[in-house]
Amino acid sequence: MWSKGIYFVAIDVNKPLAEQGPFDIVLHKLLGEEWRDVIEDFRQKHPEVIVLDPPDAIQHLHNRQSMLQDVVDLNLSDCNGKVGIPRQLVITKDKNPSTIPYEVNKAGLKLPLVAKPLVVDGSAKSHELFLAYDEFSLSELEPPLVLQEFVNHGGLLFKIYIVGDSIKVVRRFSLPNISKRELSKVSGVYRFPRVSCAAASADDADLDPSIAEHPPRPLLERLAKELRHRLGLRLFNVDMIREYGTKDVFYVIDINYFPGFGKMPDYEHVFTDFLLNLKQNKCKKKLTA
Ligand SMILES: O=P(O)(O)O[C@@H]1[C@@H](O)[C@H](OP(=O)(O)O)[C@@H](OP(=O)(O)O)[C@@H](O)[C@H]1OP(=O)(O)O
Ligand SMILES: Nc1ncnc2c1ncn2[C@@H]1O[C@H](COP(=O)(O)OP(=O)(O)O)[C@@H](O)[C@H]1O
Ligand SMILES: [Mg+2]
Ligand SMILES: [Mg+2]
Repeated sequence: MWSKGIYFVAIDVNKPLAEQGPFDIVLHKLLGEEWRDVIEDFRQKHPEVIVLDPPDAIQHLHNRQSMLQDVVDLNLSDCNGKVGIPRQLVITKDKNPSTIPYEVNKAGLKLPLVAKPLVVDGSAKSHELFLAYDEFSLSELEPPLVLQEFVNHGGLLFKIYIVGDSIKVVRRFSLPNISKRELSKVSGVYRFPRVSCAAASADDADLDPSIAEHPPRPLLERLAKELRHRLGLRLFNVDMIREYGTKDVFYVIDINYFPGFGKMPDYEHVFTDFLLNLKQNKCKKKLTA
């Protein structure tokens, strides 16, 4: 990066940000109110510095309900496919877990369900997910939760990495389909591991094309453009699944802020170009101002 004139300087969070630098860009992935105040105060005093990304926009992805809200309102029907989110129900912290079966029935959610912690804060706990085969055993879980209908997707997931205008798609192994027969024979809730982490790459696997074919490029372009705008973010990835048996019905199930881009193909060039473009666009704006 330095050969392109890009120098990374580690921020000392124990020192005032204004006494460090000067910076063209502040790139961060720290959480919490205190850090948020530091960054917001810095942005007010240094509007010339690009903050990647604004803390309020990042905060939006730290709740599994608000995270997907912007996808619900998307209308991509003229882009070679359909993108939605699975039907889901939020169980707030104040809810008594014994009421969950009633709430699930009232909402008409179809089993099996994926139970996810509502809050995503980078902790291992926020990645503790459960598969529920019957609603009664859901009362064993601890709110706040989001309960999402499990969508069969052939055991394959698409991770769509967004870095500014760049879009890179990788395939990851995921949870296998759950048949009606299995659903009728199994009951209970089962915690499952991080099945689609980096180690679960399926890019070189020999898979049924109807499952493994990448989503259409026009759909990805439009989805990325809409989400960049609605989320107000430039660095994120989207976990998307194709409904098993369909060609172009997709569901977004997770959006992650600034994930480990090291697992993204060609990330060095993508990231370098992204940072250089940011700087160049800033200079252009200054010239035309
Ligand atoms: O939530 P996922 O889909 O497993 O993606 C993770 C996630 O973004 C994770 O961030 P956090 O939720 O722990 O804050 C990333 O961890 P790092 O930022 O420490 O790398 C993982 O990299 C993401 O996995 P992936 O890059 O495969 O999407
Ligand atoms: N609604 C769903 N239908 C089918 N599989 C799902 C669903 N939600 C999650 N999964 C599976 O669980 C994995 C983790 O869920 P995700 O929402 O991405 O949580 P995390 O933030 O921990 O990655 C997904 O990568 C996918 O394999
Ligand atoms: Mg995920
Ligand atoms: Mg996630």
